[in-house]
Amino acid sequence: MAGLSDRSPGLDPGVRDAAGSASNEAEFDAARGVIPGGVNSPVRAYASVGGTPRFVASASGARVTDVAGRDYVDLVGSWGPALLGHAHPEVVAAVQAAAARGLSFGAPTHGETELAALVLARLAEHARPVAERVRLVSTGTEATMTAIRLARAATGRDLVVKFAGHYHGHSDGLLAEAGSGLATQALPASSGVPAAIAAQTIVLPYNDLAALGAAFDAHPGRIAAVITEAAGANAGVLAPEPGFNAALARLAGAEGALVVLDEVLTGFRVGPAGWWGLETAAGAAWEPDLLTFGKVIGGGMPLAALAGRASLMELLAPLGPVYQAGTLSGNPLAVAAGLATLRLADAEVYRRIDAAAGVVADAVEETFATVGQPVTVSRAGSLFSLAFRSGAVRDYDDARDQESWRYAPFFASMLADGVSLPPSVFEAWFLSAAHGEEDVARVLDALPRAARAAAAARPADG
Ligand SMILES: Cc1ncc(COP(=O)(O)O)c(C=O)c1O
Ligand SMILES: NCC(=O)CCC(=O)O
Repeated sequence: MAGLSDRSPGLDPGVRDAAGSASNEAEFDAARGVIPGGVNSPVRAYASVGGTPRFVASASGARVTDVAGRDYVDLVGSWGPALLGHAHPEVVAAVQAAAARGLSFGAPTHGETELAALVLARLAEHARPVAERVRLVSTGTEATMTAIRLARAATGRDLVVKFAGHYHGHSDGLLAEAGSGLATQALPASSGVPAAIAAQTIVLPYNDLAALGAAFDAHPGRIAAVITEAAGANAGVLAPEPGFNAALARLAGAEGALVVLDEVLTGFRVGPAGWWGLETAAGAAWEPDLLTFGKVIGGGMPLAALAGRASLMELLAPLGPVYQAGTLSGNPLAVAAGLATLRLADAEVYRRIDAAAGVVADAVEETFATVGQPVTVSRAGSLFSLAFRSGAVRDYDDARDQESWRYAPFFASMLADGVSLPPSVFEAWFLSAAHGEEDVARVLDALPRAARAAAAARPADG
C-alpha cells in the first residue's frame, strides 16, 4: 500500500515496488488491499491461469502497454469492444469533442436519436428491418435484464429458458450455469440469488432442440422467453449448429414465447448486423423478438442497447408499464464513441478482422498439429477459441470436458513472448481491424513455444 495516499488524482505515477520501479506486482498488491481480488470484474484476475494481471498503462491499435512499459499484442480487445483497435484517433476525437460539451445531462440529446437510428438502419440494410425501437442502457447486463422483464410483461408468463454455458451478464435470473467467469471458476451459479428467482430459469443444453421441445411440453403456456447468445462465445466459442437458431425461433413462436437474441458479444463484431445478420445473409428467414447489444456499440465506453418491434418496446416506461431507467443511460460520451465506431465499421473493417482471425485460428490449429497435441479450434465468424480436446465442442458439457489445465502454461508462454490472450480457456479471442502483419507475426512466432509448453504440461501445472 506504500505510496498510494500521497498521489494526486489525475497525475498518477502508479505504485512503485521496493526498488522504485513501476510493476504489475506492486499494483496488484495495492489493488488487493482496497478492491476485492484487486479487480473490478472477476475475469481480469488471472484466476485460472495464475500469475499477475497486467495493469494497463495505455493501449493503441493492436497493442496494450503495461505499467512496467512492456507492450503486448492484445487478443482480449477489452473483451470485445475494440473492433477498430484501441484508441482509434477518430473515436477518441469524438469523445473529446463530446466531453468538451459536457459529461452528462440527464436529459435527451440528439446523438441518442442518431445512434438508435443507426442501429436500426444497420439491421435493415444488412439483414431485415427486424426492429423499430432501440433503448440505450449502459451495460449488456442491463440490456438482457430489461429484455427479460419486457418479455415477461408482454407474455404474462414467468419462466425463462437459457442455455448452459451462455452468459448474459450478472442479473440474478441469468446466472445459472452461466459461462464466462463462472465457467472459469467452475461455479454452477452465484451465491446470493434467491431460490425463488433461480426457479424461474430453466437451463437447457445448447444445440439440443429435443431438450427445448421437452421444456415447452413440461411447462405449457408458462415460458415467457428463450434467451440465447446469437452464437455462444462464453464457454469458449460454441457456434449454433446450422438451423438451430431458426428451429428455436419456430418452436418458441409456436408456443407463444419470445426469442431474446443476445448479440452483446457478436453484435457489430462478426458483421455489420451481427450473427443474425450473417445467418440472414446466408438465407435464414427467422427473426428474433428482441435483440440485445453491448461491447462494440459503445466503442469502448459503457453503452449497450435493446431493440425490437414498436409494439413490444413501447411497453417500456414512460409509454408502458415496464420500468427501466438509468442516470447515465445514453451518456453523451458513450454515444459519441459508439456513433464514431459504428460509422467507421465498414466492409473493409470486417474483411480485415475476418482475414486476421482466420490466419491466427489456422495457425493455432497447425501449430498444435505439429506439436502433436490434440486441440479443437471452435469458430463462429471472426470469433474463435481453443479447447484442449479432440472433436467438436457443441455444448457446455463438451467445453468442460477438456484438459483445461494445459491453458495456463500456454497462456504464460504467450504472455512472456508479448501476446496477451484472454486469461481463461473459456473466452473467445478478439482480433481487430488494427491487427496488422507485424502484430499477427508476433502471435505466430509465439505459438510454437507456447504449444510445446501446453503439450508438456501435467494436470497439477494448471
Ligand atoms: C453474450 C453476452 N451477454 C451479456 C454480457 C454482459 O455484458 P456486460 O459485461 O456489459 O454487462 C456479455 C459479456 O459480458 C456477453 O458476452
Ligand atoms: N466474455 C465474457 C465477458 O466479456 C465478460 C467481461 C467481464 O465480465 O469483465
